[in-house]
Amino acid sequence: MAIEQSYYPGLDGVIAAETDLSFLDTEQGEIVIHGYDLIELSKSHGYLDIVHLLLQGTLPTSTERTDLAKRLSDSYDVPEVILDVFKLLPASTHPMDALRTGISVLASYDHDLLNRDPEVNRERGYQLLAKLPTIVANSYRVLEGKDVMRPKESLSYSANFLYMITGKEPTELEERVFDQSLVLYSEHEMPNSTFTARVIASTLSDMYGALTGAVASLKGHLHGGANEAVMYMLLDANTPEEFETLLANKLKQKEKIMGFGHRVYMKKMDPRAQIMKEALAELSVAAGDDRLLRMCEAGEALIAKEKGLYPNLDYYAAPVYWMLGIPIGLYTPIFLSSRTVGLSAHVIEQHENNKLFRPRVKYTGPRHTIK
Ligand SMILES: CC(=O)SCCNC(=O)CCNC(=O)[C@H](O)C(C)(C)COP(=O)(O)OP(=O)(O)OC[C@H]1O[C@@H](n2cnc3c(N)ncnc32)[C@H](O)[C@@H]1OP(=O)(O)O
Ligand SMILES: O=C([O-])CC(=O)C(=O)O
Repeated sequence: MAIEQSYYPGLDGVIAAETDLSFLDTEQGEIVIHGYDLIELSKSHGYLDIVHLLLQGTLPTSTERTDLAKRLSDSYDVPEVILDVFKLLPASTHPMDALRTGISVLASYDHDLLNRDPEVNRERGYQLLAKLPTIVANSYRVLEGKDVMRPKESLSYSANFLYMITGKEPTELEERVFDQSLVLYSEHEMPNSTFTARVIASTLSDMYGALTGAVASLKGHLHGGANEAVMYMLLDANTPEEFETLLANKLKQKEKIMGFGHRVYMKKMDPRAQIMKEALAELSVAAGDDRLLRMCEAGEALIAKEKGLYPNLDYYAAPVYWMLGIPIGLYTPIFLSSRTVGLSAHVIEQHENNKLFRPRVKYTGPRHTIK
């Protein structure tokens, strides 16, 4: 086939890899995660179950779940040097950049860095999952000049993550909603960040390199960075009416509205967004304050009417994180932290059945003859 004929801008619709990890089945309306629908999983299983599913291939038994929780909590602590590096960074550093730096530092502490064996890679995945909450929470704390927060091993994985961020133990509702957000963010087939990680891994580079690349990819506003952008947009208005006016003005100026649209679900609501919308409603009832929910609903209706576009996960995850008391700068690092399970599983899969990614171009430059 001629190269021009097989050019799809943005690789739209192109199959880039074979995987048994996940698949967006748009015909059946399912986000398939190693055989199970993510939406169903998010209603019945916690984040650690998804970790087991993606790294071991099965949902855990209750003993396996307990063992996994212990395996992770035993490794929550991070090399002190990571916290020292954060102290050296300018306070204006975005936590996503601090996270990228933290993952790079972790690579220096892996004494088997050249080993690509699946079991060794899997252990790296577990180590990253254990340590990223400590890194994410403390990147923000240190940059803000606050004390380092040590993990509390008596809490569940998600409760401890939230505790280290906010400094207080979450309620049962807060813990459940946060855990559910981690489930929803855990894996999503072949987004830009996962593709980035697989491209890097395909040179036989290591998992840390693949993950730092994924952090850079996820930070962008067209991808994971949208959750922070959504929250800043919501804070620019006070009422549903003001939010509608703000969005209408953005549309007039041909601006993209953060939290809307998706490469795969462009003309439908991202099913994960509906789950976070329901979580926002629950948090609103508990707080006796539904202002953010009403603003989001007004925005959703306006963008559907004006553009025929629907919310993606970031649109409703942002106000949920706000109501959980999470600083905005940590929204995308939390997304990355949750996605670490999916990214690790993709790197393992890439290393197990590798083919170097090296596409071609449609050349549009000149051709000259040297006289
Ligand atoms: C969890 C996640 O990472 S989900 C993604 C989070 N990102 C965002 O929320 C950012 C806002 N959304 C977007 O920019 C896009 O919808 C993307 C990047 C997610 C998908 O983009 P693509 O598949 O490349 O589609 P593209 O950007 O070309 O959009 C197609 C059309 O819809 C319009 N469109 C898509 N999303 C939006 C939006 N959020 N606001 C306004 N218009 C939009 C585009 O302007 C374009 O219109 P045109 O054909 O008239 O030029
Ligand atoms: O699938 C995508 O392109 C982006 C996304 O929703 C995700 O990474 O969760």
